[in-house]
Amino acid sequence: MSPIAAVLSLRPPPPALSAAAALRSISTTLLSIPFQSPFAFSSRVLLPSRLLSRRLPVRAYADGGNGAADSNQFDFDLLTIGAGSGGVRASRFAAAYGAKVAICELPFSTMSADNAGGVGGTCVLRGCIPKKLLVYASNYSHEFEESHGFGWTYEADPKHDWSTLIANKNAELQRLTGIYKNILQNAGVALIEGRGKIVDPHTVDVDGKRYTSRHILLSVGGRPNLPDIPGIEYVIDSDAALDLPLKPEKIAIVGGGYIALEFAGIFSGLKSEVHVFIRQKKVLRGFDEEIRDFVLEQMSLRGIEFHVEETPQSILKSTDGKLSLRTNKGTVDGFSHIMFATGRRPNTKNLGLEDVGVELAKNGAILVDDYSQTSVDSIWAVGDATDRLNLTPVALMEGGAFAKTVFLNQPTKPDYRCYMCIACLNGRLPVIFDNYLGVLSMLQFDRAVPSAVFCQPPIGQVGLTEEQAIQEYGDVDIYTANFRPLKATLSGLPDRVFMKLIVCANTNKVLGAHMCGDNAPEIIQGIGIAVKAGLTKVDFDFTVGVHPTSAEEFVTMRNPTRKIRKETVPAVAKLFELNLGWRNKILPSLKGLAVHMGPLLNGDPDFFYSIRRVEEAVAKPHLWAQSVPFFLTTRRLVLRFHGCITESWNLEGIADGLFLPFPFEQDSTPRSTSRSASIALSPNTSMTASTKRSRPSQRLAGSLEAAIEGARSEMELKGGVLDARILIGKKKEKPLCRIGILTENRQRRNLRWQSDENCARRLEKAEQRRREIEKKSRGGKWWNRWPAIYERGLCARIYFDFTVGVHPTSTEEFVTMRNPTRKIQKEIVSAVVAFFPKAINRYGRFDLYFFKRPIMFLLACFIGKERRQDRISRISIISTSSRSS
Ligand SMILES: NC(=O)C1=CN([C@@H]2O[C@H](COP(=O)(O)OP(=O)(O)OC[C@H]3O[C@@H](n4cnc5c(N)ncnc54)[C@H](OP(=O)(O)O)[C@@H]3O)[C@@H](O)[C@H]2O)C=CC1
Ligand SMILES: N[C@@H](CCC(=O)N[C@@H](CSSC[C@H](NC(=O)CC[C@H](N)C(=O)O)C(=O)NCC(=O)O)C(=O)NCC(=O)O)C(=O)O
Repeated sequence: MSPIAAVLSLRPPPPALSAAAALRSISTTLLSIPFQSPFAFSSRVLLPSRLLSRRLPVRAYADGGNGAADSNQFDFDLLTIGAGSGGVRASRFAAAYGAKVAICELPFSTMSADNAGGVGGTCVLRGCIPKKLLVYASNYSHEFEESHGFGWTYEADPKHDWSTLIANKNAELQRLTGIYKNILQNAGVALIEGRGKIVDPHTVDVDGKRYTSRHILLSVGGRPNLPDIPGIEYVIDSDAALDLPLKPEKIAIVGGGYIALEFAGIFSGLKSEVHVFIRQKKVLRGFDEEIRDFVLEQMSLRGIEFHVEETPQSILKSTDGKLSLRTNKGTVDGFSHIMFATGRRPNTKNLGLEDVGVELAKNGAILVDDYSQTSVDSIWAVGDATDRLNLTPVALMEGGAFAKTVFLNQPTKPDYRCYMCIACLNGRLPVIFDNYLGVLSMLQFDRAVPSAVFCQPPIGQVGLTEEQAIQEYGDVDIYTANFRPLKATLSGLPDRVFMKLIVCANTNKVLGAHMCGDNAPEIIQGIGIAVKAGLTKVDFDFTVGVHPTSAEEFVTMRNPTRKIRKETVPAVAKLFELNLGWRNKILPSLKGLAVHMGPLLNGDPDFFYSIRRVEEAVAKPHLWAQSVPFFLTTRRLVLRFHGCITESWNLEGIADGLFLPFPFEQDSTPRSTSRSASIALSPNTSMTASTKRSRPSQRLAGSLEAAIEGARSEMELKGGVLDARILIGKKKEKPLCRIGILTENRQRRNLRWQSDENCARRLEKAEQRRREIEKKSRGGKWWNRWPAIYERGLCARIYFDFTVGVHPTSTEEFVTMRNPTRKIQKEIVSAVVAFFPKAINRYGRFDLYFFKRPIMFLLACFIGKERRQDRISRISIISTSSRSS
């Protein structure tokens, strides 16, 4: 029995079965299904191709395949090299899961070197934390300026003492490294101080002493990467910039990325003269274009001079110690410091990796699979050393996922994406189960890792940029707000705030949110949860604003600044062009074809199905001659050639058990000698072509080709085709098959596979099931529209937990609170009891046990235990398919 069938067949036990036995049987059913987080998708669901590009194939992690041997033969179960964010997280979680763990780290120093590092790693000692402290320090100057408009005067200009700042910052780093040592100690992780080097797949040498371990984790981070140009020895990197003995008077910062802009803000705020040299026209490559323009303008207004399209060629030092930067456009003199923030590279040299066969990318990044395993089974890697998404919260996520995979026997992939839950569909669409015990499927969508740049003003972003959204979705609505914040009205400063929402025009889903302005990092964390959860613009609109804040703009952007549609037609046309050779052209391109369902109007969210087993069909192209995939629904169904070339739409398997097997499963022997094909591209246009006594594979393609060709001009003329209907079949004679992609309910009767009774029966059965499900989920009392309500209620916590933090912010705590401070059981019980009026009438009072397992966010077992008799009186399974929910 498939897991789905298992779920569907779970019913309250028949009366003959004792309650206890029933409970046992349920538990057995539940326990026999391996745990899988509802978010840990099967390996078929792909991570963004960018992230995957350098990865190794996914392997299985059954014990024994983990490079495991008998753990007693090793000193440790896990030896981690590098006590940064990812390493500490993985080690302490592994220890909490019962592993014997050691972590190896170099002695503390504010500057990293071959013989210096420190527990805490880049984030705590040379990155996020010291950087943010310096950002705080520098922000004051702007606030002093602002304060005049609010009535403040100062007898003398406030003075800043750099040495006090650096001394206090260093004291804090000492404190933090101490805290992290304690965290490790309290978790039972042994700290080995020294430089670790891998000797063999299970042995690490730390300064001459050898330790063996069942698993080795590399979390060695990254180092600043400087180009090899003359005079590079005179420049500083970000490590040094955080620990300068004197504040720079005039500094050149080379680079236009996160680090360059953050330090430009720091030094400018502290009143250094700052020049930023970028080799492009704009800063922050990869960010939303409008954000790139806006931040450049705002930072310029705060006194930073940008030198665009200037590539550094050499650095010269004069006799008075001053530095000059020579670029392709000329030379700028008189710098006290020149800082290069030109990226970071994985810190993987001299670790013995090549000798034991750990595969590395060209830039030295450790190649890992989706579970962070390297090419050597017992060696794993997380964090910047793998060069996936180089952010602290991502390293934490990867470290946590690694520990679960290896030491909790729960294969877990770090999860970089957002979800769109089918259950969010206003309770009116059929239920889709995934492979795991009835948990509603969550379709994984695009990137949803929020992040921030702590420049001044700061940036917060999550999801897609406008450019990416257009590329992936074609039709998008762009909402923007560019306003003068309330504070600037009295301060008189030219500060502005820019905010932007990118919305999929078809699904109404918010694909991306971007902000540049005060508090953007703190604000974007909350928006990140919404994007992760796949919320729609309607959800944003229905959220009440917090007034007066900048953040409220995210929920009050009513009219799109622009609607981008033009990409749709070429995208569809492109597919039809591909169509001209069904077998050779369309089949490969169908890999990513998606069908878009649901009304487009009135803000209803809708969703996408993939064409199931497309790959199977591609492997057997002859079946395709007469097989166009179809989807059945009572609802308007719109075939949409969305992102047909992107693999992100490959959601194979999602529709398991609900929709019919697709026609290509059928026998393809031609039994009929004539075919007709018609294609309708709008309600009024339908083109038909027929062929007689022909081999279907070629002729049908020819017919369609003609039909499509004729209809395409119409489609293009319409300038934004939404629907495409395809009917292939024979009209008068008994058709071999009639396959439809339908747009109207009333046409459903056409959808029959008349030559195959089996298929018709299955069709009927599925229809029936679908009708039942729909009946349940429609109308009636509001709680019978379970999906929306259930989903939003119960899954909300999951969305919080699975949203990546924006680090370091205060609001990241909202998504990293793991254990409840207190649980108020009474209230839960009374809320749940409300669902059991019959039990209350009958027993008066009863105890209620609520089993809520991670595997069953939506499947809970309630047991009413009659108090007096101590007898279990009712077992209810509250599942997504049950009305009693
Ligand atoms: N707030 C946060 O979350 C922070 C995150 N980080 C992480 O650390 C990583 C490293 O940051 P960063 O060092 O800023 O790297 P980035 O990759 O973000 O930026 C590097 C910049 O240097 C430029 N550059 C690269 N090589 C040269 C060269 N030879 N000459 C001139 N310019 C050059 C790049 O230009 P071009 O665009 O033309 O390639 C780019 O503007 C980031 O990717 C980020 O993941 C770092 C700091 C803060
Ligand atoms: N809270 C989040 C983030 C914590 C985090 O990112 N920690 C980083 C370093 S943050 S650096 C040190 C960290 N500070 C913070 O977490 C400060 C972030 C806060 N949200 C803010 O902005 O104020 C801290 O421990 N402060 C204690 C103190 O000050 O007493 C890390 O390396 N973690 C490894 C691990 O957790 O295993 C989480 O649990 O996921």
